[in-house]
Amino acid sequence: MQVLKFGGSSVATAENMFRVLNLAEAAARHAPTVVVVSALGGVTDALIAAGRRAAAADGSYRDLLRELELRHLEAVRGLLPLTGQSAALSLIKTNCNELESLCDGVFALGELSARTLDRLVGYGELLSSRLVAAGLGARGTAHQWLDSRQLIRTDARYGHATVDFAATNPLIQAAATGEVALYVAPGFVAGAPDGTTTTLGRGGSDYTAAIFAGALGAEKLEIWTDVSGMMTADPRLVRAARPIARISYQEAMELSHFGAKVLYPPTIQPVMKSGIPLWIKNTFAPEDAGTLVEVAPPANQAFVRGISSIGPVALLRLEGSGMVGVPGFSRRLFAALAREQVNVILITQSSSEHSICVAVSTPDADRAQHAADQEFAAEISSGLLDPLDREDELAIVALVGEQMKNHPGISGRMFGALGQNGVNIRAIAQGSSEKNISTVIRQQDVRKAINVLHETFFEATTRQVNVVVAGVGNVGRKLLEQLARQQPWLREKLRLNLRVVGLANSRQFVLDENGLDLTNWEAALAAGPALDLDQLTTSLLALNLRNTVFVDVTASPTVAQTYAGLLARSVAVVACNKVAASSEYAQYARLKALAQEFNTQFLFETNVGAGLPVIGTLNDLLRSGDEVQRMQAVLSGTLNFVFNNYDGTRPFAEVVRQAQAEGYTEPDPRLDLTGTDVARKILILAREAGYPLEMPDVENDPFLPAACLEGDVPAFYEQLAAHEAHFKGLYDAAANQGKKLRFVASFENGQARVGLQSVAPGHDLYSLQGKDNAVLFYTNRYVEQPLVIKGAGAGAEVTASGVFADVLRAAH
Ligand SMILES: NC(=O)C1=CN([C@@H]2O[C@H](COP(=O)(O)OP(=O)(O)OC[C@H]3O[C@@H](n4cnc5c(N)ncnc54)[C@H](O)[C@@H]3O)[C@@H](O)[C@H]2O)C=CC1
Ligand SMILES: N[C@@H](CC=O)C(=O)O
Repeated sequence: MQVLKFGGSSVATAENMFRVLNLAEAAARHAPTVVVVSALGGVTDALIAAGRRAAAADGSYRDLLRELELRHLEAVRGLLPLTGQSAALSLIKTNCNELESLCDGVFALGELSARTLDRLVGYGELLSSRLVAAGLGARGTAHQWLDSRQLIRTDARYGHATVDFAATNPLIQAAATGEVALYVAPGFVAGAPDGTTTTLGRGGSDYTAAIFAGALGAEKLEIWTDVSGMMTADPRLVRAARPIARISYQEAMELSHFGAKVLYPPTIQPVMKSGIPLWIKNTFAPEDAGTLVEVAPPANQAFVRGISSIGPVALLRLEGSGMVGVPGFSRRLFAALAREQVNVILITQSSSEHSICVAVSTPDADRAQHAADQEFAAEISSGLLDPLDREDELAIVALVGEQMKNHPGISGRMFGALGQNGVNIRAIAQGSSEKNISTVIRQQDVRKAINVLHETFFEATTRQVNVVVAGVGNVGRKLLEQLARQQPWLREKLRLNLRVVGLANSRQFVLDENGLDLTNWEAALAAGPALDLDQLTTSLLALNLRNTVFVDVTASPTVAQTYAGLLARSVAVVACNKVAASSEYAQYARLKALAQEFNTQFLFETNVGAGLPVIGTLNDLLRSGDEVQRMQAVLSGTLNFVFNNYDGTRPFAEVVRQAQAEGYTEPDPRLDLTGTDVARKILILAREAGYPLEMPDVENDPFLPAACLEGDVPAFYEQLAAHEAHFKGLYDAAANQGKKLRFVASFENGQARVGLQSVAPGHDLYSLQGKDNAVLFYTNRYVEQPLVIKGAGAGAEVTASGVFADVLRAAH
């Protein structure tokens, strides 16, 4: 004997019902089979609505009933040949007339009792099972319709009746003897001792099937639905969710209790008792393997079998010094909640016994709060307890797996993954059976949390990183090129699915949570709305994507102002823009502190030396206990290029223009030529070395005539040309001594300086080529010979690669 149950979607239309008939007949060829059916998809809700409308004196219940009748009549016409329709059509008519009389009575009384509601909703399964039976009859398949109301005996708790197995099992055994190969029975409905219809709770058709399977000692129970098994996570939230091949009864029960709607939780009990294998199969893809629920499934490497979520829930906290060491508080709390029929989903109590926290589903929260406040009114008014604290819009996300038991580190990985993504955990519960680790988090974080956990436990293969790039000029454009080129390699070698989900320039922005096509980003950006940084960051945060990195490749102070808000939501910030790290010390320190507080990263390696590993090296020295005594550096690619290429044969202004054209200067080249950019860099290095300097503390000895700084950039170039003799003079003075001009930054004894120097051959800074930078670190360990970092210190390609490296650091 075997039992197959078909859900509402499987019998929703005549076309679907043909599949059910085929599957049922195929099963019956193998062994005698009981087929249990749900109501046609949506019918139970419509019946409840009709009853409620009637009770509320709303005559539109008749429209609903008419629609239901039409739907069933249509199913008959689709399912049965013309000649065989009349009996089924009149059966539907009769049932629908009964339904109408029932609702008319409710309308007249203005009252819908639980008992009447059960009778009303039971028609859904009665009709659908009659339809399936008629379909089998029309195909000449021998079968027998069983009335579950006569076989499943329950108490009179209408709406959620309790089964009397001692009475039920013999009745089922006597009815389904195996004399015919196929039995059809309505799910959900049962009978009270007085013969009235009861129901087994929403989703109760699964339970009906399990009751049949248990009573008959079936070789298997198959639950046929519209998904290919129990999934590792809710597929509506996690694209990478996949069916679980095999799972234990306990795990399936945990998962279905916590939101995996594919199985009604009580279903498992009757089959678990006798170890009957339970299959979850897809009516629309019967060839898919589905999920086998069994006693001892094989171990899996992740230790976690699935991730579930339920929400919205509310968290209620009872707290106060009066609770400590006083027995009976929890008993009173739970008794009060039970009196109000509030189902407690999760409980935590700190070992200090100072507070008890319970999660209840949001629709129960008002009753729960009221019940607890009343129960403890005296203690609250005398100050022994605080008034009950309530938090709404929360959800529970849980890891489920029997193998988690005795495997250390799983909760650590869970909390770490959530923390890194700014998901705050409001409460935690883990039973000592270690089958379930539950966290209470904000409802709005659920999608992100489940995806992060799914990646952590089921997709060891790939980690998704979501990047937004603000600034697509010189460096930003190169960065996008490099990202596009490297995406396949990152996926293959580092298991990183690095997607650009947003772009902005000074005019427009675009955000696409599915990731932008990097071969066509210009068109996407051009089609985006006008730039509104607030809207960009608000929309980005609203998307609440996991592992998000915001990359600033502008030179804009306004963009730099967005960092704090992003970091505070655990979005990593990679800044090529030097504005933030060289702003007031308090702001620089605040951003670093925010990154630490919210478990994310604020990285700005390219602020000094472009793609050279200057800040990273300095930090490595400091972390390993070294101390910086002195720094000496050439930190401007532009100025080094200019002084390496200027010898008076071409005008100074022309060489500066060339540096700008080659992408070495700041968007405003005056920042380079005034030494401001170098001052920013030595300031950042000093701060990283532990000195809280401000910009005015950096001594800047400018070499530009003051007139060059009056007016805009074109005027600046004109003034450079006008002061050609000044620049030639500087060059000649150095060259006549066999020296080279270098714009040098230094830091010693807490003092930072920048200025033009003539450097003699043999000096570490003499032989720098082109746009090179060099940084010399003199430390406790590098005393005589400095640690030297040298190489191209400007240019889009190298800078973009430095930004890229920061993005990868942030991603990890
Ligand atoms: N060029 C180089 O060698 C290096 C540059 N950097 C830094 O890289 C940054 C960018 O430099 P480039 O690419 O050369 O500049 P760029 O002028 O070529 O590009 C700047 C980009 O930022 C965009 N932008 C400006 N204001 C914006 C705003 N409010 N919102 C969104 N986008 C905005 C512009 O539309 C443009 O796409 C600068 O902060 C610079 O200091 C750092 C190290 C080396
Ligand atoms: N304009 C800068 C670019 C790197 O920071 C420079 O010339 O060094």
